[in-house]
Amino acid sequence: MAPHDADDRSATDHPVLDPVLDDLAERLARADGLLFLSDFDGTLAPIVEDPAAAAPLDGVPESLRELRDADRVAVGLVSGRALADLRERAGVSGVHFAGNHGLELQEPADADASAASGGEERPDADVEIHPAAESAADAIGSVADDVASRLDEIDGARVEDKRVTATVHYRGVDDDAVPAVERAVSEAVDDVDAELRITSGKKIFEIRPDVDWDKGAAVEWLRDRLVPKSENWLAIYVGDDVTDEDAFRTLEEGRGIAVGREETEADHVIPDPEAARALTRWVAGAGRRHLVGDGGEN
Ligand SMILES: O=P(O)(O)OC[C@H]1O[C@H](O[C@H]2O[C@H](CO)[C@@H](O)[C@H](O)[C@H]2O)[C@H](O)[C@@H](O)[C@@H]1O
Repeated sequence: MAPHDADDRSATDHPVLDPVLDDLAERLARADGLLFLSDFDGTLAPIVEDPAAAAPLDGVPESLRELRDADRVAVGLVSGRALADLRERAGVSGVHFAGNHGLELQEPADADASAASGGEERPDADVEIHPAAESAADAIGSVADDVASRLDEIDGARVEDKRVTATVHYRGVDDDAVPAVERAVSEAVDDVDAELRITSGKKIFEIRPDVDWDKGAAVEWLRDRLVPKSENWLAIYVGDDVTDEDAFRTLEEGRGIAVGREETEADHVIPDPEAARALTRWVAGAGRRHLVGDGGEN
């Protein structure tokens, strides 16, 4: 018999996921708990032209809430977006958030604070900001303004100022103008007296403080806080972009699931955000019931 029964598959309606679900079911059956981590854009939310229009696919917030409310399950969202933006868009509160590639981190409020609010709304704790990122915020702001003015004449370019990082979008720019965008970013960074670095992603250049901190470090931070030391929890991380590779590399015994990536260090590749939604739905339902001692399958 397959490690999970036929009903599990009907929850996904995505045969391409079958080998992934078999693997996860087998590992969940050996785990004391589940740490479910996911990227946002390109994973839970399809890529769109206007970054301000990105939204999770229907059903995703519900699955994340189901996971959040389950025993021995912890949930974290890890994104390049500013934390406040991510939190607003995600459609779920009371989970851990890592924004700006982990330079901003936020734990959910503790159970007492949640109970004090009647359990309806879950207020969140203060945002922790990497000290080097805090120090670089003014420089990032000046570079973002400088790049925006340098790109004034380039149709379709946008600058997203995320305070401790900035993203320069060229999805709407003609191919032959992209080198000019890259040059503008590089010159603006060179002109400022601060240690910054330029990274890339899907049709974006990002300006970040030059610190050794990325989504991989954020995953370690989350694992340290969320996984009880004496227990064996399965960490699952789902992500679509080059920045998610840092997270895949830190997973050790966990499972990395890449969305639509050709070259990846993840353990599995699934085609698109619709498949990520189906996977999340399965994990929130039949999947987590494979956990040791859940009283479901074990
Ligand atoms: O780590 P993520 O959650 O994947 O965030 C990475 C960047 O996502 C956003 O940009 C991407 O999505 C946009 C909307 O679909 C798209 O237009 C853009 O081309 C993508 O790169 C976001 O705007 C950035 O701030 C994030 O760093």
